[in-house]
Amino acid sequence: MTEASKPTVVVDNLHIDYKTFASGKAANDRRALMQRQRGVRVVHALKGVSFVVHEGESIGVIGHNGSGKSTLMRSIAGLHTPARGAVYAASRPALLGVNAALIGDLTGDRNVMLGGLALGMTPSEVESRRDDIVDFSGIREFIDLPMKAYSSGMAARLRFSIAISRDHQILLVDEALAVGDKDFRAKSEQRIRDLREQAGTVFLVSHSMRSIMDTCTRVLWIDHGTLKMDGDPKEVVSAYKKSR
Ligand SMILES: Nc1ncnc2c1ncn2[C@@H]1O[C@H](COP(=O)(O)OP(=O)(O)OP(=O)(O)O)[C@@H](O)[C@H]1O
Repeated sequence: MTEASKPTVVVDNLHIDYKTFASGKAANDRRALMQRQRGVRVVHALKGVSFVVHEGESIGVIGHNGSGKSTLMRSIAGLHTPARGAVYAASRPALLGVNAALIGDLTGDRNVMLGGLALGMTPSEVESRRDDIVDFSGIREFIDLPMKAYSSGMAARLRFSIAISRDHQILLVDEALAVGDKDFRAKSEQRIRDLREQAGTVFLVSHSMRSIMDTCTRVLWIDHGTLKMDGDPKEVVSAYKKSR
């Protein structure tokens, strides 16, 4: 990254709360049962996270289960309203999560069209990229079957292939690589590096430290909703490993 590179995402003192209904039934001893609380419970998922990301950076996001990584990705994608603070993005970020909405009753092929349109491509753009998308996914022989007949790995490969078929200025990848096999992961990581070289910004949430080390130029460690460390992948990953 050079000093001249432009900021693409600014996260400023971001606080995200989830309000959820607790049944109070989780408590399993008598004392806890007496104290059980029904009603709305607020989960403070992010507590004042701040950082600036520039074009050409590839940001790994690591942290223990429930630390707030997916919440951070969804916030950058604009899917949460901050309780406090703000997120600024230079263009609309594209979020690629393992839950990206494709329709199980439709064939893989129809979902390529659906997913492409959802990413803002025109029907003719999707048509022209269809072959590349299907080739990248490596599931051509299953492409005319309904997606509900796919394994979770096959579905994830197709979702990833659709999402990366388009150049994004800001791409958020949430654990999508975890389900692919070794070859697919290598291919996907290469594609992420290519996107970054085209001055894009890529965020990669992963529990695989190898994927993070192979792909990222900088790593954010999220811990209990706060940014515990931000810096060089080697240093951050090594500090994170020591904490486990
Ligand atoms: N829809 C929701 N309603 C209530 N609480 C939520 C919701 N989604 C997440 N949380 C809570 O917010 C916190 C952060 O969750 P998040 O999914 O961002 O963590 P994560 O770091 O991505 O975890 P993982 O590595 O397990 O995917 C957790 O305490 C979680 O229980």
